[in-house]
Amino acid sequence: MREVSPEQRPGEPEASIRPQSLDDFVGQRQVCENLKVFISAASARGEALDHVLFHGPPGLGKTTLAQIMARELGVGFRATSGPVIQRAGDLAALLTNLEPRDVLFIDEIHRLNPAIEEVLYPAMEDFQLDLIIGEGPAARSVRIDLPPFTLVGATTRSGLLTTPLRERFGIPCRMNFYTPDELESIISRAARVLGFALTADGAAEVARRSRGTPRVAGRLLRRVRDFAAVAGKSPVSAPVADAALNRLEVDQIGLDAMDRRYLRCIAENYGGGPVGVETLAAALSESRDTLEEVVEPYLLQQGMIQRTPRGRMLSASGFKHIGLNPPKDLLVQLDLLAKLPEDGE
Ligand SMILES: Nc1ncnc2c1ncn2[C@@H]1O[C@H](COP(=O)(O)OP(=O)(O)OP(=O)(O)O)[C@@H](O)[C@H]1O
Ligand SMILES: [Mg+2]
Repeated sequence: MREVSPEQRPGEPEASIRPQSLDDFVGQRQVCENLKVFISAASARGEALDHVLFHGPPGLGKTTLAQIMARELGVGFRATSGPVIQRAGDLAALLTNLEPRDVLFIDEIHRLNPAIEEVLYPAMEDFQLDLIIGEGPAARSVRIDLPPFTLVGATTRSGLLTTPLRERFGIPCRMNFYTPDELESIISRAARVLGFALTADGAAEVARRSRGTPRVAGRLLRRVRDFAAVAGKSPVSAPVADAALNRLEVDQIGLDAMDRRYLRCIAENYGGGPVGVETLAAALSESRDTLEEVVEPYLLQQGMIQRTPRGRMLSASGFKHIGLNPPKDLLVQLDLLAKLPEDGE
């Protein structure tokens, strides 16, 4: 399985290639430009920034941007994640320990327990916490005032957020896949930080094959460096990078073994689809979440697959990519299905 979630701890080399300011942060232009405005306006007023929600596929820089925001606001940063907060008391402890204007980052916010979410609503809206103390007849409700703070939520699945929670974020930000040019500059900078020689065409080669994702770019860059070091090749040029990436089974457009297995499964087992995601997950022995959060977004963006009301379908370019000819009636079917409203999600 592809590494999806491991967050980098400080001290790991990963930390050093993380951009530290909005100006260092390459890509997500619109999100960054808007944040700059909101951050300077909030700072000028001396107020906490409105709550921010980052959503988009894994590894696009949600956590990184949250840290940068706290730094640009000049406030403290506390991080936690949805599934970690088990009891209302855990959340209360976090919130009451914040300094005014601090950033509280909740990763995987779609996995917050619904009872905790209820506690979060008044905290977000009025900076107040309503807690029940004690049990049975002795139970009483107390209201605690909180310092004004900024909640930054991150999720790979904004569709799973409840509407009341989603609506309490004043600044929703959608993260998009990076362009090859953006990834190339991220990769060149990372190579400089890691202290090894990478030519411009070497960086472009890694960029083109990084699935539009900085985290993938960082991981591939390290492996390319390993192959090059063992082979005694420096600087790392496009042919050197190409050889290493082929060894890693990353193909010309950046799809990996898992992606190709997914495409082949739809083509060979289900005649190109439509096939439901649960069925695919079972056939591939992967979790549905991994398919929906990690595998499919990039394949959709590349036009390799389509989501239709009756399930996933391989497109003509999906068939071509795995060296098969699309069935004759495929285009007609895709066209018809695309006209129906999508269900599910
Ligand atoms: N714009 C960028 N420029 C340079 N490096 C970046 C950028 N965005 C992300 N990265 C790097 O990519 C890696 C993943 O970023 P990050 O952890 O912020 O992603 P994420 O969106 O929070 O992922 P997840 O959804 O899995 O939590 C980090 O190592 C970070 O340094
Ligand atoms: Mg993250």
